[in-house]
Amino acid sequence: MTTSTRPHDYAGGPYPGAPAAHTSTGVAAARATDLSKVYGQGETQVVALDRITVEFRRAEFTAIMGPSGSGKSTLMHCMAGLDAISSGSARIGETELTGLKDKKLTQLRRDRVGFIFQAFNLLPTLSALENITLPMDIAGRKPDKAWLDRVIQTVGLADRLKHRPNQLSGGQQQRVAVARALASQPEIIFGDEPTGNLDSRAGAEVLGFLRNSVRELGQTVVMVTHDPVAAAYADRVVFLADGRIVDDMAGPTADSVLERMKSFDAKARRS
Ligand SMILES: Nc1ncnc2c1ncn2[C@@H]1O[C@H](COP(=O)(O)OP(=O)(O)OP(=O)(O)O)[C@@H](O)[C@H]1O
Repeated sequence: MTTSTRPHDYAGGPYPGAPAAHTSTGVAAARATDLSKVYGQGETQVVALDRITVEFRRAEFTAIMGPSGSGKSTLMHCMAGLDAISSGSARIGETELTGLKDKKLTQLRRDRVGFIFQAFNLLPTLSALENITLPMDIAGRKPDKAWLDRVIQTVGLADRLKHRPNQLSGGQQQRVAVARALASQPEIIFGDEPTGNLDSRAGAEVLGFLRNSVRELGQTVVMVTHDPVAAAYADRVVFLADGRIVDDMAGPTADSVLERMKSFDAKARRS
């Protein structure tokens, strides 16, 4: 048990039992280079992302913040291969997403990327365990038993595995979704406001588990959030405004994030 209020004070080092994909090779888990995304044409054209260059390092927890409409979800969707980019480059590991055929892109999302959404997206008729292993079942892959046990322990679900989603609290359901994302050992997990539907206690629980998955399992997590308290669980916060990266903060605290957001608001009001 740590007494630190900053969950990112981990000293680093090896992650016992972490899969090979998570050990540092110097290649970022994901990288955008000069990435632009333009929606529409002519008068209705919106530049959602404007030449973004950013790297998400392995075994690091990054929060993406910024005002509404600043491009957070678009960046995440482009990096996760859910949305095509207009120009530049988006890579998962060493794989360039642009130009991948639909089938390859589907495979990449299924095998190499994990997702956690605001709505938990669990299947109501399946047990917690069945929900956790579903993506691998669909892909015809056998879960690594030792890894699965470890993930289940990490998210604290060992005594809830036979429960169906409606027999679980919101926080527990989102922990199932976190375990589902972790189970297949993806190279990177993207979360779109994963605690947006949870009360603060359940949200803290889920964020703690995400934090643990980075610290103890060597997972890479990128999470969009509006909440400075949630962002403080991350190692780093990338701030967007008008489709550009305007700041990059290491070792965030809720207070430092809030201060930074206020300074952006003040700047936006002046301009
Ligand atoms: N499918 C689309 N068609 C046209 N414009 C879009 C589309 N999706 C997003 N946009 C625009 O792109 C910009 C960035 O949107 P995005 O959803 O990425 O912002 P965000 O920072 O995630 O916002 P929020 O915090 O409100 O979710 C916005 O101006 C938005 O209106």
